[in-house]
Amino acid sequence: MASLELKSLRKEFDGGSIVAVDDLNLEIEDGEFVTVVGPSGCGKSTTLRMIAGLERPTSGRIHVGGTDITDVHARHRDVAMVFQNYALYPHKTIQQNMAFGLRMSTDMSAQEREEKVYDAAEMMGIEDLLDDTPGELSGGQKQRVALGRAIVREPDVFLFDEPLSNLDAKLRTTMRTEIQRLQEELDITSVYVTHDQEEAMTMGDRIVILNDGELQQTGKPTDVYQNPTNQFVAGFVGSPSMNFVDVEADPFDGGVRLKGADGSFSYDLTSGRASAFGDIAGGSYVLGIRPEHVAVSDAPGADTIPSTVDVVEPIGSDNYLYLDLGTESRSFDTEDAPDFIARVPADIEPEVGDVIQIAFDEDSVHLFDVETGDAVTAADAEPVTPTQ
Ligand SMILES: Nc1ncnc2c1ncn2[C@@H]1O[C@H](COP(=O)(O)OP(=O)(O)OP(=O)(O)O)[C@@H](O)[C@H]1O
Repeated sequence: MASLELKSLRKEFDGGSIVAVDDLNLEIEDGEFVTVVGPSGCGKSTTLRMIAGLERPTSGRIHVGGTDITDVHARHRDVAMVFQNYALYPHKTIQQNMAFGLRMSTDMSAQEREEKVYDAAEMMGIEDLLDDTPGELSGGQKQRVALGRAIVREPDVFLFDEPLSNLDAKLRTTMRTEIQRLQEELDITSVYVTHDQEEAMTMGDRIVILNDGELQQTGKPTDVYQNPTNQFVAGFVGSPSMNFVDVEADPFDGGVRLKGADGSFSYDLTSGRASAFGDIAGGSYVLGIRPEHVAVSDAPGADTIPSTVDVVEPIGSDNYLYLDLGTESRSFDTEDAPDFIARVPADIEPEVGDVIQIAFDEDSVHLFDVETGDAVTAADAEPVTPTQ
């Protein structure tokens, strides 16, 4: 077990024309389970491959347990990686596949190896499959073997590269729990890469969000969800996505008036985050509000927005209302009309075309800088910087 530290890690390809990872700084504590998430091409796999020693950083250093391992060959790193495609040897038995990671330990007797493999197989519930070959196994079983092989090595660090992507939804959920259980039991520092934000949010002690090779934010899943550092993170984390609306902000004593940039509404924010936004310069911003922080209100007022119902989508306990802010439905005659989604209790069932009043949970309203996308969080409107 050991901590893992990435110091100003950078990886260029094609002579510098592609910057896959850009000045990445990250400290992962001993025993911590960190999920790394971001859209395709954001540098997740390259980061993992550098930690494993499969890719050489262009610059920057990697420390495990305080020791600089940047120049250590992959074979000599105490790091075990689990891949999406299992990477098992098809002609070797499961026993041989799992023992493969131990081949470097020359001081281990054959019996010791066998015992270690059996223990790991038992932990993964695959002890009855040890004489089979990978071709005889299901996808889920193969991934268990891949996990077992990683465990056998007793590594300092576990690396997971989208290990569940090839499994069906039900099995994915089971395996998520399984991996979490394993990690808790073994207490091994783990970095888990996925493009699935839900997987990242549910599995990680901490989540790391990358975009274009750059760290956007890292923190506890709930903190990142509640306090996204910028519009990218706000939009990436959570499903359905946070609603974004272009507004003109006009601060007044005790609050801020937010007017739809298209003139469709005016909303006075006077509580909750209003105090944080009280001193912002008037002008253009992007308003952000999550679907579950929008409520349907009875009476029109300065703190409600008339909205036209386009679609009512039941999801069981709740309904999603797809709305156009303002009294006109624009979804059907304007190609780029943004969907605004409210998540409301199932007993709120307006008709399509109805004009309803909505209000915001004012503790959960976000404003973003239109130029930089940075969240406005403080009274002085200083953009926040990514947190460690
Ligand atoms: N060997 C390589 N040669 C050239 N470019 C590469 C190489 N490996 C990765 N890249 C590029 O580096 C960037 C980051 O790739 P990477 O595979 O790390 O992203 P990712 O976040 O893991 O994406 P995905 O989720 O699609 O796997 C991409 O633009 C990719 O095309």
